[in-house]
Amino acid sequence: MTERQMQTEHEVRSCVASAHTVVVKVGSSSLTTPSGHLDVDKVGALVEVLAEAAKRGVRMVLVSSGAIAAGFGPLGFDARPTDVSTQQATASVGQGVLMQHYETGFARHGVRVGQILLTADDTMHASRYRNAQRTLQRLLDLGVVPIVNENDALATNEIRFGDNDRLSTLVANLVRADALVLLTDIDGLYTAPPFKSGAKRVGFVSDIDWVIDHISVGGTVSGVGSGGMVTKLEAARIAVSSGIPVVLTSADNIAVVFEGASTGTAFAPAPRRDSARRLWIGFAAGPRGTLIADKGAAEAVLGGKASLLAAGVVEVRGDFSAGDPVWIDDEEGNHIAKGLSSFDSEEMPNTLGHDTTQLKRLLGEEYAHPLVHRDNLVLL
Ligand SMILES: Nc1ncnc2c1ncn2[C@@H]1O[C@H](COP(=O)(O)OP(=O)(O)O)[C@@H](O)[C@H]1O
Ligand SMILES: N[C@@H](CCC(=O)OP(=O)(O)O)C(=O)O
Repeated sequence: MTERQMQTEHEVRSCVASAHTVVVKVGSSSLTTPSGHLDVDKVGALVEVLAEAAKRGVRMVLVSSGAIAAGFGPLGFDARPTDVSTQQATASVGQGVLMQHYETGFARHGVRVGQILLTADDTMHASRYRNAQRTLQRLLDLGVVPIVNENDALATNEIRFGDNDRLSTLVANLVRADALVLLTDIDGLYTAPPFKSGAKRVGFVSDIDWVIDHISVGGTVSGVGSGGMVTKLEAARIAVSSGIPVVLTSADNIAVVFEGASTGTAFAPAPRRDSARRLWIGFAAGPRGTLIADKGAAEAVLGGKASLLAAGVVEVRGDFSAGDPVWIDDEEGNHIAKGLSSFDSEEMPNTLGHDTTQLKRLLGEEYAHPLVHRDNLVLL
């Protein structure tokens, strides 16, 4: 199914329903009461469906928000805190409360859960990414349902994802999921923010870029969610570009998603899934520097088949080592690609502007290689 474009909505929905490995993301707005506190009945209802699927043998990862919602009541606050250190402390208390509900709920069905708290850094550095990947895979092999959240107790505004939508899509790549299900407080993507009159639910998206360009989406209105539909579409874009089908719907509909019913919005995946390394470069890696390509090199890179050669690079910015991710920018300052550098930044200036023959003569055989090889390069 992933080797060709999944044309029909039916095919996409069946693929999600029969997924062997699935990531389910549930937002704060689906786990809370109108006053923003954790709603244990909603947690319980979700667990019932997920535990049944896990017992049927589905390898399931749950990305759950709700730590702050679960923490501010026990700490005696009237509302969600807004300053960073109180949010961190609240999440630290609430994450334990949240996990306690999941632990007891899943245990009723004989299903074990494990907690994984990730920071953005864990997805940006190759070694930490592989480490998270190993742990998640092992948990799944052991039949455990990993429950993932951002490590809010330590995340600051500068480094946090904030919403869990993009985190869930990175987790879907980490575990090579067959499907991503985004659960929220609305039953799908609408043609406009749903409070606008005439907004209609979109049942199927075959071309997400068209949707991003033509459909008006807004932020959260619940006061408990973080990214609204903007980050959900961004998450869906990354997932489908990685070959992973997505269903976006309300948490109440989770059971019928697993039956392949036509609920919410289904997003068709791109025809071919890239290698794990290229997906990481494209969507997770945090660049440490920038190589500025001249017009010819930028065109060659954008053609999709060329490596970035020193002959076409006019400037190197930043301090990075061989193997680190870097931006490739054109001379107007636009990011055109991301890639893994073949050299340390300090080795590069002497190579710039020289072709392979000159590099061999001037610096030796070991410098006669592309600055970024096309296998390690992803267009944006
Ligand atoms: N075009 C749109 N279609 C659907 N929902 C939209 C759209 N634009 C904005 N939204 C808003 O996005 C909200 C869901 O995002 P959010 O509150 O962040 O949820 P979560 O906590 O599940 O991440 C919806 O309640 C809705 O008000
Ligand atoms: N990590 C935070 C959740 C952030 C958030 O609200 O995310 P989301 O509901 O997915 O938009 C928490 O657990 O409270």
